[in-house]
Amino acid sequence: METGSESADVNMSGPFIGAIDEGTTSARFMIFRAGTDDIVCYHQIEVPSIFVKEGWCEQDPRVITNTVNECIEGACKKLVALGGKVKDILAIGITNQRESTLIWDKNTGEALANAIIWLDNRTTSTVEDLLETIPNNARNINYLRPLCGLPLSPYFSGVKLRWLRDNVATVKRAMDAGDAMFGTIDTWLMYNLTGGVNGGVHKTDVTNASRTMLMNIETLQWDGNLLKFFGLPRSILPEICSSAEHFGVIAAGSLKGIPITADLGDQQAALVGQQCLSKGQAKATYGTGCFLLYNTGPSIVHSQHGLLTTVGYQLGRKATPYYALEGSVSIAGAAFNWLRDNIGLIQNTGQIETMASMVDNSLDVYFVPAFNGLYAPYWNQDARGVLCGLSEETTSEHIVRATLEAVCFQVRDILDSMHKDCKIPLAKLMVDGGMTVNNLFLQLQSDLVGIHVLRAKIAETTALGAAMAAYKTIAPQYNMEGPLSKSDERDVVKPKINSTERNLRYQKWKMAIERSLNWETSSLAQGERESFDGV
Ligand SMILES: Nc1ncnc2c1ncn2[C@@H]1O[C@H](COP(=O)(O)OP(=O)(O)O)[C@@H](O)[C@H]1O
Ligand SMILES: O=P(O)(O)OC[C@H](O)CO
Repeated sequence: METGSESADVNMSGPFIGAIDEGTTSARFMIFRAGTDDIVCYHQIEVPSIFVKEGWCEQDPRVITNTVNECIEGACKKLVALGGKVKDILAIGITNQRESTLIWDKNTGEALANAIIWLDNRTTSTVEDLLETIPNNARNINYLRPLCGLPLSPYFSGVKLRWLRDNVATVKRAMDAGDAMFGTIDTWLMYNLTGGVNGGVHKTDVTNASRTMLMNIETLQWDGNLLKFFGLPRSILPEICSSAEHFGVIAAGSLKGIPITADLGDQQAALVGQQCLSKGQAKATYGTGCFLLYNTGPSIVHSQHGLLTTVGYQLGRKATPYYALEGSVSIAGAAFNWLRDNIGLIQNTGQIETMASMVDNSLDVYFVPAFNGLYAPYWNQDARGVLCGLSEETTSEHIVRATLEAVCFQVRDILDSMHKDCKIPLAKLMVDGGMTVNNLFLQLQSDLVGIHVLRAKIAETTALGAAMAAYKTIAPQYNMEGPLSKSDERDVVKPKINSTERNLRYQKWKMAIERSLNWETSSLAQGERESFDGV
């Protein structure tokens, strides 16, 4: 599927900044008027995921690069058709789905396996094995947190890389021979865009590196102790750069000669695009998953309540790095893809709001879409989805509404943790991402958390953040906190229910969570299952 729209603006003179946004479900190339949130044109194409087995999720590395190239060419063509000039694109930024892991051969430039996508759960047993190696039989998922800010989980790249080394013979051979190159999606794209095997750069930025479990969160360098823990060689790793600097020059196609001057993980890019550039500001992006980032300024806050410590951005080699506390939810909008593709309860996402609005409430139905375990704040890889509170009166509409509420409750879980870690309750939450076109959803989010919800002016804050950082590199005088458009007005949604009702609903949610946790391990043991079968 291809989509793209053009600005009706008649003034087509530059300068422009381009942004590649390679997300989990689609890639897009967007052209902005430099220093503003004005989208001149864009081209977007879906990227298929490959579900090899239960819990596995892969993407074809060549499909990713080809799709991004098609998006670039498509958007450039639209720019020219509108009367603009490609040479007026001064620079481009890259932003990407994070943690997804790629490994390729440096002699051929070809991938040695499909990309393992961030929500892939095949590495559950790798995590179990790694837990066994922790001294004193501690089996503590937080063992590495002081070094990298993250708990041991199938989510992160280091665990996926270890799985590739243990399970794919060509990967192990290439690693041992010093022929392997590792990268998250940004690194793979940058390598290919700057020439691949003919001189392509091997680089990443601090935000993407902070999701690997291999970077030290204080020094912002690869850490020998972490590499030793995961049994991975240093030779495979890209150079860690800041998020805004000169990374390389595009080698071919319409953008040939244009520099890449920014690289950020997509959630961090959205933090920048939402202008949450001061300590205490937070945003939530609702796409495939939902990711809430709270800017903690230059200080590292180690969460005591299940959040991640991550790099927010570092806008230049010499700039101070800003950190963030992150609450990650793996299944948000993806729950609707599941209702559509697996259950057939909806036919398209356009129906969600209509259906959920047909009922006044979810009739006590609670849905925990823990398809691949639960991320923050539970970090329970054995959790599985549960749908509870069903009765004879339950209809599809109640289930659709309960699915929207599930995302809202998960955000409440995270905000409660943030409140405990940072002590200051958030007064307002900036929101963006595919789900935020849904007005009822925003009302439910505001109701179920008891907070003002402010919708971003443009949905594409992720690409915007990458474009802003790319512009900052070439125009250091650019004030990233200044106005991005003529009017900065946002939609504000305020709570309509009282705290008693809110808290009662949340208690029920917690009961549903209890039923979901440890489902994998709490299922019948093999012996019990056999005797049950024999009854
Ligand atoms: N009206 C809607 N209501 C609820 N969810 C929606 C709606 N429209 C799209 N979505 C969900 O939003 C997600 C896509 O958002 P997007 O920000 O493009 O995702 P990503 O960046 O992860 O690729 C999909 O999972 C889809 O189910
Ligand atoms: O592609 P998105 O927008 O779902 O974002 C994915 C995240 O970066 C995963 O950590």
